[in-house]
Amino acid sequence: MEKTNKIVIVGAGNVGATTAYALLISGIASELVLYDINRQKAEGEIMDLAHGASFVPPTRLRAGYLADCREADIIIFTAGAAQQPGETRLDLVDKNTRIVEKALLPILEQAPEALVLMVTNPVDVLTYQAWKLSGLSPERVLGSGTVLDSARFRHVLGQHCGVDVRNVHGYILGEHGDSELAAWSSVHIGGIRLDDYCLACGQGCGQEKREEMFRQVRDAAYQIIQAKGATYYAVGLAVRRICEAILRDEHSILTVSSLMQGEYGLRDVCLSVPCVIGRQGRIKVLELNLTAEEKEKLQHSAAVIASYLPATDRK
Ligand SMILES: NC(=O)C1=CN([C@@H]2O[C@H](COP(=O)(O)OP(=O)(O)OC[C@H]3O[C@@H](n4cnc5c(N)ncnc54)[C@H](O)[C@@H]3O)[C@@H](O)[C@H]2O)C=CC1
Ligand SMILES: CC(=O)C(=O)O
Repeated sequence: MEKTNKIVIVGAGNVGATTAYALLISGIASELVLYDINRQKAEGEIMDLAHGASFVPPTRLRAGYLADCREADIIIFTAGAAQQPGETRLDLVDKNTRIVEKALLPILEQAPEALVLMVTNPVDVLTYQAWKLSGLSPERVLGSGTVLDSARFRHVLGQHCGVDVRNVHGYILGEHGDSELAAWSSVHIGGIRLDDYCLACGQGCGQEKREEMFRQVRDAAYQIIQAKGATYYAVGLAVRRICEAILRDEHSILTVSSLMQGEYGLRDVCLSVPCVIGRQGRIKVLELNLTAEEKEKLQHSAAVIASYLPATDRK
């Protein structure tokens, strides 16, 4: 039988619908199911998407009941409350934990072979909860993590340096949230280490400029939510990128959130570090050669996330 690429998106809100749109344009999915407790919303989104069918590669689209999630390859979880202006992602933990507890297992029962990709915030805490609840191996439960933040970082650096974002390589690590950190020591532009690139460039930007750019990245969601109520385009593209890496077995390096099992000296917490991603999910965790200060910040970020896990799970 021909291999299908079936994706179920749980939650047809801003993020779920935009992710569906990005996936539809990419043509990576042979079947796309939108599942939402607000069935009318899911049906409306599917109708709207389906009317674009003549402009994109063929994808079977449907607003799903539970049974329609059967044999999904990827379950993307976007259901839940979003931040209001002034709220942090971690402020959503109680509400969204309850939604994950209620909604994830019935869908997984329909698709026990699926990979789970969490997007709902706080994404690192909920990736951990999803892993615990599901009983799946850690390789198969991922969070979108700092794939979005790393993209924002590359954008900000590319703009500042006047270089195509695709030639800027750098990672945001740790929490997808306020305690995240920039791995400045591993940033490269066109294969040149950032410190060497700066010496040759001669703009003379110091530490202060770097801190300003990092704040821009870390606080981007607050700024967008203040301006237009929610973020969804870039995250939709980030999720599409992760799905492509999985379904095409690309072995791409992406800063997804996943369970640490001793890497970077961390255990029993989900957070983002560069991982090799392919059809089986997380294939490998890469250990960057971080500076002492970066290591300390990563430890701090892990401690912040761990403090939001249920007490029985804390080490
Ligand atoms: N990880 C990331 O990079 C990002 C994460 N987010 C997060 O994604 C989540 C969703 O955000 P939006 O789409 O803007 O919110 P939204 O309010 O537009 O949509 C949420 C949807 O979830 C549905 N829902 C609620 N409970 C459900 C259940 N039990 N089963 C199925 N559907 C259910 C609602 O009916 C609604 O349609 C939020 O937690 C937000 O913080 C948003 C942007 C980026
Ligand atoms: C809302 C959110 O998590 C983001 O845009 O980064």
